[in-house]
Amino acid sequence: LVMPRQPPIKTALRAAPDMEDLTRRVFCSRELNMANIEAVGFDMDYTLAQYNEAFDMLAFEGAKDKLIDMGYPSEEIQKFKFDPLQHTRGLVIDKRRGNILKMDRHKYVRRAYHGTRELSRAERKAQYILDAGATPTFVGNDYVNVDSLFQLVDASLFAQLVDVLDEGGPSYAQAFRDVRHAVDLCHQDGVIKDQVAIEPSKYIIPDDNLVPMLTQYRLAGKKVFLLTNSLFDYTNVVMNFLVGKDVNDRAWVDLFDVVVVGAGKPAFLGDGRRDMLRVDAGTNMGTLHNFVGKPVSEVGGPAFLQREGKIFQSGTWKELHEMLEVGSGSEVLYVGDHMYGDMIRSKRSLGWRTTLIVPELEPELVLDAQLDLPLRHVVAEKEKECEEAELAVQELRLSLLSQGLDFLESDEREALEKAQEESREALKEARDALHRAYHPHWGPLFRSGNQASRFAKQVVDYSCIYTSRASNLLATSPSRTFRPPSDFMPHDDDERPPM
Ligand SMILES: Nc1nc2c(ncn2[C@@H]2O[C@H](COP(=O)(O)O)[C@@H](O)[C@H]2O)c(=O)[nH]1
Ligand SMILES: [Mg+2]
Repeated sequence: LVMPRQPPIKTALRAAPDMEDLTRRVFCSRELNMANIEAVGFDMDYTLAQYNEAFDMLAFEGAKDKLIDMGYPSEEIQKFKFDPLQHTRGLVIDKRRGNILKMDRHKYVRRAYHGTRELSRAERKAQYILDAGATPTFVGNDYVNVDSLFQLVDASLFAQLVDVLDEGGPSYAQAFRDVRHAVDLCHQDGVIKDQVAIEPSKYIIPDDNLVPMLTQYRLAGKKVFLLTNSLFDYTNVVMNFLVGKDVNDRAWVDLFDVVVVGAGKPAFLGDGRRDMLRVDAGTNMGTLHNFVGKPVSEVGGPAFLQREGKIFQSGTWKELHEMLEVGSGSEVLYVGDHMYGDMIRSKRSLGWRTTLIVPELEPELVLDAQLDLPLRHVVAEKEKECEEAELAVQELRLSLLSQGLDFLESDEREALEKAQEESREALKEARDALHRAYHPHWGPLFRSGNQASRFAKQVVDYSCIYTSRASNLLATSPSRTFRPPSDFMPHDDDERPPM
């Protein structure tokens, strides 16, 4: 058996074109009857629009310049490199300690890095097992969840900056604030968006199935809306590129019944007062017209849209529900990528049905399939050997007990315990090899050892269905019922037929 030294993540898909059917599947974690859905909404960035590494580099390099302007040492910062494989979604940044963590679904820290150095098991335990043996809750100001692919840039800059600050400088928490500020500015001052506007094809991955996918919902009688935090000018650039039209065309607007740009999620999904503005798309920049004082309900949903146009900025879900004429959140299906801003808030506050877009699923599913035979079977074999070694020790203990003899005095004990220790070590090595085959630092996105990862738990808890690309929905009927596999308990028998 040859253990892969480098994870085949990037090449996995190219090497396995026959896996396309597998990687484009839509998975269900909560039953969803599409017949009950009146309106289907889409987030734009990292949902309809997938970006490549060149896009991340705009934010990364732009933020490096800003950190140098803030006074961080130029010589060190210039050396920072962006490696898209260095971090993954679902990790948690511990700002105070300068660490990045991967947890299982019980919030037990399974892997941790201080900056770019992996912490040993002992270091991890010293920092993340409290005196009474409990684990911290990981809520509060010290922690940041990597909930979107945009944040991989923050994680990478922070990790490399922590290495520099270990030699002295401001606190890790201050460094995180500065990284956040630098990246935040890049999203606002044109460092990223001006470049995308000049040459969208350099940064956005085209997808021919998007337009038919959006159209099928309209044809099935559902309202379709776009709800994005991007402002109109940038939305216009990205959407025109995705529908294959010139930037002045705006044919993309016809794909939607309502468009909300600059939505300001998650606040849009809350109950605070936020005025909604109508956007006049007559200009590329989208001139804003205030329609405060003219509630949609008073002027009559769809009639209002016809008369006033259908592109809006800001506001809240209340105006959106009225324009879409939906009676309850359960009639809305929202497709997004941000774990908190798109999934958790919309489900918790409004009861929206949700679809999470997880591009990372594609390489992960290929690896699941490719690694199925060799590495996973080695792990299963080592688990069995470990169990047998433990059983042998226990049998000796019970046998001596029944004879009234002392286990600790027994000659056989040492040999059996040595075998037990060796089998545990072999199992650990096999599990580590499987882990590294998925990702050199963090292992599989959806698993942490034998447990579901914290990310996997969030996927199951907050997304009704999930898939690698929004356009995969084209292959599913707009009236189908998605049904999850049956839940099982550890005591359920694998062989038992479903009830
Ligand atoms: N001001 C900031 N904007 C950010 C940051 N990270 C991402 N973004 C922008 O948000 C929208 C995402 O839109 P959506 O379609 O996913 O709702 C996009 O315009 C990003 O540029 C940030 O750190 N600061
Ligand atoms: Mg998004």
